[in-house]
Amino acid sequence: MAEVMVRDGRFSRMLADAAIKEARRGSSSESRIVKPVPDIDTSANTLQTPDRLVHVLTTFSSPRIVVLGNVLSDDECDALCAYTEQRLTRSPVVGDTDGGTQLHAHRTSKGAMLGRGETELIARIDARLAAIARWPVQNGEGLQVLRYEKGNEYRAHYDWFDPDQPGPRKHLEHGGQRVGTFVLYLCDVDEGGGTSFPNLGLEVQPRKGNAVFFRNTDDYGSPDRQTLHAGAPVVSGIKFVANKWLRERAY
Ligand SMILES: O=C(O)CCC(=O)C(=O)O
Ligand SMILES: [Fe+2]
Repeated sequence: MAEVMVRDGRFSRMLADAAIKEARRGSSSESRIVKPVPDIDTSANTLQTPDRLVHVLTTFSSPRIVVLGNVLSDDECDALCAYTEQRLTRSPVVGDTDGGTQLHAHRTSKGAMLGRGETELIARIDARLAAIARWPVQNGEGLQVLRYEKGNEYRAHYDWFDPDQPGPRKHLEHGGQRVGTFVLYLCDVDEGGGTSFPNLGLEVQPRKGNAVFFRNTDDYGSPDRQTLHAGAPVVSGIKFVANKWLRERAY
């Protein structure tokens, strides 16, 4: 339909896509319903999880972003890095057409996907993050550990799957949208390597044991374009992070 609108000459491509999206949303009463979302209680400057007192450092309202301290102990960070070090391979991205993964110059880190609850340590971290975001463990993907060396980066991207692209759409079939993201910092970085949000003028500096959480969708469960973010190039040192993506449904 967008093709016809554009060919017709009356609509730009962007306008045609936006009009179709709006019409789809309007025609389905379900998409108008405010959906439950992962969220963090930031009413105080600390947050008690079953096994650890986490610090609430900074909050941002729209999109919802929370910077947390003391999420992991130094020992937990070191153990997670050591556990994954041998399994790291070049990190892929999801292709737009077939949903398969491919290597891309925009993502130069190495990484490894861990199974949910794969070890006692990982199960403990999975449970802690679920408690922080008040979102079921079953809705979380396994942790993804990434290692960036000098010059490595992940250029601006979204974590949500684009429902309008055939490849990413396939990933929605199992577990639904990625409604939330945690980036856990597993080490300090000498210079560079921040997680930046270019549309917001915001950058979170990596600090061992800290984390940034953000919601990827709006109140209706639609992808939020303001969540554009990047792993800035590491200038010196090594950067280790673990991602935890929270899905809409059990995954
Ligand atoms: O490395 C970072 O700071 C962010 C990583 C990220 O956004 C991702 O892997 O999706
Ligand atoms: Fe990301």
